[in-house]
Amino acid sequence: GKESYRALNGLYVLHDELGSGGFGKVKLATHLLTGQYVAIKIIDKKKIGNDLPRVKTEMDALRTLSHQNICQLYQYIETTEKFFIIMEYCSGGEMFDYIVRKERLPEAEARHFFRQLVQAIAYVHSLGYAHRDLKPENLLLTEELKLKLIDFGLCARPGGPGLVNNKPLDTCCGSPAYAAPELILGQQYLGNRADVWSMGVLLYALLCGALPFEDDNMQLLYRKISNGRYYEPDFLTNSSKELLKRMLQVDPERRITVNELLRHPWLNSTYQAALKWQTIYDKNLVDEDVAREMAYHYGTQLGTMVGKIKEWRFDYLTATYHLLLQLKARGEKFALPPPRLANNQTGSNV
Ligand SMILES: Cn1cc(Br)cc1C(=O)Nc1[nH]nc2c1CN(C(=O)N[C@H](CN1CCCC1)c1ccccc1)C21CC1
Repeated sequence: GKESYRALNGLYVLHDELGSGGFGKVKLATHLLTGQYVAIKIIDKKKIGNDLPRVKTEMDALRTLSHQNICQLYQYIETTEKFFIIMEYCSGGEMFDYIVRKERLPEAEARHFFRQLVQAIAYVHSLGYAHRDLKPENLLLTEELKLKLIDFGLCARPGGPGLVNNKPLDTCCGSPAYAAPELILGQQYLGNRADVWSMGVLLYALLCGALPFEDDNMQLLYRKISNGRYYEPDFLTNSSKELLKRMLQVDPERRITVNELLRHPWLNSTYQAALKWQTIYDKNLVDEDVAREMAYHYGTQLGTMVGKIKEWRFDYLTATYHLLLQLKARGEKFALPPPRLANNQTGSNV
């Protein structure tokens, strides 16, 4: 009910629902201080019950991960009944819907998106994480058709059990159609290599508009995945076929690694720039124009504001910083209202 959104009062105004998943919903909202759209994931604690660790897993990952191809966490509010996870709004919707609408993508367009996915995953793996639930529904698009990775609820933490894991599929990982053979067989597996298999399934979906392994019967689906044989449509180029073959290798030892992917000719043909997989954001570097505008609004010294921003507390201040930075990156001017008058001063607008 509305009353339990009290935690957002004065900070955000909620609009329509963007999606609802197993344990929560996402609503479009406006960040009042900047007037910018955000997406708020609202999770009801009662409804998720013993899935609570997944929320914590996602929050730990999102606090650490900051990358141009990962949907940015802005703020995190926990109340007795709910979690409010305030994140970057991607107005291009899900990659899943984009592929369905276009049926399948020409090789050049598939490459445009796949490069960004490889950049995101190379960055995630470089920090010791594995996503483990890669599928088109977890890839969002921005207005400018940039790709943003979401849903780290199943990711494996650095050094945690997740990196080498032998929990059977249903308990730990998402959609079977994208799951690597070693994962569905409940064998020991490396999260990184399982992610590469899922990316292969995704690349096939981008290029062919269908799934390489599909069956309504779960047992038959598992058999198809562990056999690793799939149909190669004629319209696939030889280089696409070769790359898919390297990614959809049943034996994880023979499967291409992310580092080899970064250098693979299919990804680099027709592009001058090599893949920039490192993050463009530096947590120790605060944008001075943004910090100055915030210092003005909050009535603090610039240095004090820079220090506050660097705490990265994922509070309203962190959200304001990211949203102003986004406005600046889009070349739009940004200004915050002047400081609020202290209540002992008179003024026309109080
Ligand atoms: C669908 N859509 C259409 C337009 Br236009 C924008 C969107 C949209 O969802 N944009 C968007 N921006 N930022 C986000 C979203 C969706 N979104 C999401 O986190 N969406 C996921 C979608 N998952 C894919 C598989 C299961 C659920 C979600 C997770 C839990 C509950 C509901 C939705 C975030 C917050 C990160």
